[in-house]
Order: sequence, then structure tokens, then C-alpha cells
Amino acid sequence: MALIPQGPRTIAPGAVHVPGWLTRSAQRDLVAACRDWSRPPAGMTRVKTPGGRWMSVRQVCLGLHWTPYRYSRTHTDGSHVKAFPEELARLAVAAVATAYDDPGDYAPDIALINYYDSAARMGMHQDKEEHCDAPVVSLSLGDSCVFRFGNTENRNKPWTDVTLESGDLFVFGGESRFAFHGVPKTMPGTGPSDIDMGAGRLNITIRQSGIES
Ligand SMILES: O=C(O)CCC(=O)C(=O)O
Ligand SMILES: [Fe+2]
Repeated sequence: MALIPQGPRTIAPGAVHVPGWLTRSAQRDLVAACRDWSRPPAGMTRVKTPGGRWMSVRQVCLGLHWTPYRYSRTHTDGSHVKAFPEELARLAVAAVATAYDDPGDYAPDIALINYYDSAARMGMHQDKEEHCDAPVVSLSLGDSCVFRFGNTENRNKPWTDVTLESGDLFVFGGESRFAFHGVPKTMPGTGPSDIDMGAGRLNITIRQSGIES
């Protein structure tokens, strides 16, 4: 964590990094919530791509269940996906208001929680299964990572590598909503010791699905 709190930094038009946005106590609360959401039924699982490859992150979804590359109401274990909690909606609305001068109407209804062990990474991709171009809100907990924020054309350069630490917020919307992004690596052992989280990194990605309930 930086000794002097840093304000929002625009990485690309509509893509804003806010270091240290979550207090330690908010981080602890979110870690505890992630632990609850991870429990079965509809808990944290490994995810297989249609090509038959396993993603290296483990994932649990709230509101709608995402599997590459679509949303459904049913978890792969057959149970109904867990509800998207109102407190996450409030947090995400506050996040968008921090990132943008004009936050517009934001009505998030889904979240994906990714757990990265020391070997996990996420390839360059777009978040494009939503039927809506409202911003994506991303919160990081635990180990730091390199978050690669690319362009909207393809998964190649130009990109900007941003270090996301525990408590950081990253919002991408507007012109950057469909930018390719990924996590080429995490930095094991860099997470804070006072948020009641073991090894690894958690990322909570909150979105507005645009899918009728
Ligand atoms: O872990 C991250 O910071 C990014 C996660 C992500 O891009 C996703 O879940 O779509
Ligand atoms: Fe993503």
C-alpha cells in the first residue's frame, strides 16, 4: 500500500484505477463474504472452456452464473445461483461515482468472484456477455497482481500494465468498456496480513447484465 494515498488515475478513456479505495475493514468484510459465497451449493468451482480447457482461476457468481461464454440462472452443480446482494450494488454505485464525474444510472445485478492461487492467471479477453454497456467495477483483495489493460480492437498491444493491490478499485466503462484485459501474473505473498485471508488473490467483478430478471 502506498504511504501517501493516491487519487484516481485514468489509464485509458473511461478506465480508472483508484488505489486503496477500500478500507482494511471493508476488505476484511468482503473476504468474509467471499468465503460465504464460495460455499456449496452454487459455490466456487473451476471453469471449463468450450474447448475443454480448465481456467486456472476458481470462480463463484452472484445474480447470474457465468460459464464461457454465457450467463444462466443455474450453477453447473444444478442449483440456483446465489442472489446478488444489495450491499454489493451500493458499493459498486459508490465506486462508479468515485471513478467518474458523471456516473449516470448504474444498476449492477451480477458479480463474478475469481480466486487466483499463485499459479493462476487470466488471458486477455473482453467482458461481452452482458447485454448492456454499463461500466464494470473490479475490486481486488489479497495478493497484488499485474492487470493488463489493452485496447478494444484485439488482445495484442498497445496495453498498459497496472499493479492492482488489495483494496484497489478499477472501473472500466465508456470507450473502454469492451477493452481486452487480463491478469498475466499475481505476486504471491504480497497481500496484507490483517484481512483474514490466506494465500492468493480475490477479484470481485461487478457488472450490469442487461438481462431481464
Ligand atoms: O482478476 C481480475 O482483476 C480481472 C477479472 C476479469 O477480468 C473477469 O473476471 O472478467
Ligand atoms: Fe474480464
